[in-house]
Amino acid sequence: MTAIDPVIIMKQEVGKAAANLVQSNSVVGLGTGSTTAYAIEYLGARLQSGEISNIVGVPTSFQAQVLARKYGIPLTTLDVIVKMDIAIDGADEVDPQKNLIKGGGAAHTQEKIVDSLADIFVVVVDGNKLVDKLGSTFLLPVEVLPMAMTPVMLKLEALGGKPSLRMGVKKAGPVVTDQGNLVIDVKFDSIDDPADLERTINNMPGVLENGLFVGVADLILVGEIIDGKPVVREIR
Ligand SMILES: O=C(CO)[C@H](O)[C@H](O)COP(=O)(O)O
Repeated sequence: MTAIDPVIIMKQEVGKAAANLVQSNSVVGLGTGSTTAYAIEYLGARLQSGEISNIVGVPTSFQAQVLARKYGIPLTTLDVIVKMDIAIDGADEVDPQKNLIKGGGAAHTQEKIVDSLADIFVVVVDGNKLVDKLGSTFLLPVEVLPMAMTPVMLKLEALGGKPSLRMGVKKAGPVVTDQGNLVIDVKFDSIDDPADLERTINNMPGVLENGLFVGVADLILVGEIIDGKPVVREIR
């Protein structure tokens, strides 16, 4: 028998813990990524079993939409509801102030809209995502209109970043977002002031959104393996 990858076990456990926070009669933001996929699966299971009722989801991507349909979670849009009770989403890096880098799945623009409208934004990560300083392990994703790619790259370089266009896997050419735009991944040697960098990049003409989420997360659920057993730690 092959052993299950411990990272998958941690993702499943945090996904389950986040799904268990959802109460009946809630509007739920449904994030994107492999960890959130487990939360959507468990939330669907709770709904289908009758453990909770009257849940409606707001998806942050095409992926979240497909998963919600698969697991029987009804969906709505931001034209119909004003805010969410809770949003569950993953992250690529989490710093000690609960600031995040997101966008590993190129979905950070819709994710920031949905996650920031929730009363409680719960982030689901495995322990490998915790960093002392944002940008230390992950490149910062920036969604741009295709015609603005070159001027935005030059401006990012002038800020001290090393930008590269995100390329597709099993597809020739660049990654195209759910909105039909491109993603520039930027290496910064050090992100000393995430709030300032978030504002500065979003002020560049042609930038839709960048992956810095500053002051948005309320609760981080961290999946860890301690003494061979999966545990979920809360950071508030
Ligand atoms: O921001 C995201 C997508 O844009 C994801 O939430 C982030 O990349 C984490 O994904 P995973 O849980 O697969 O590691």
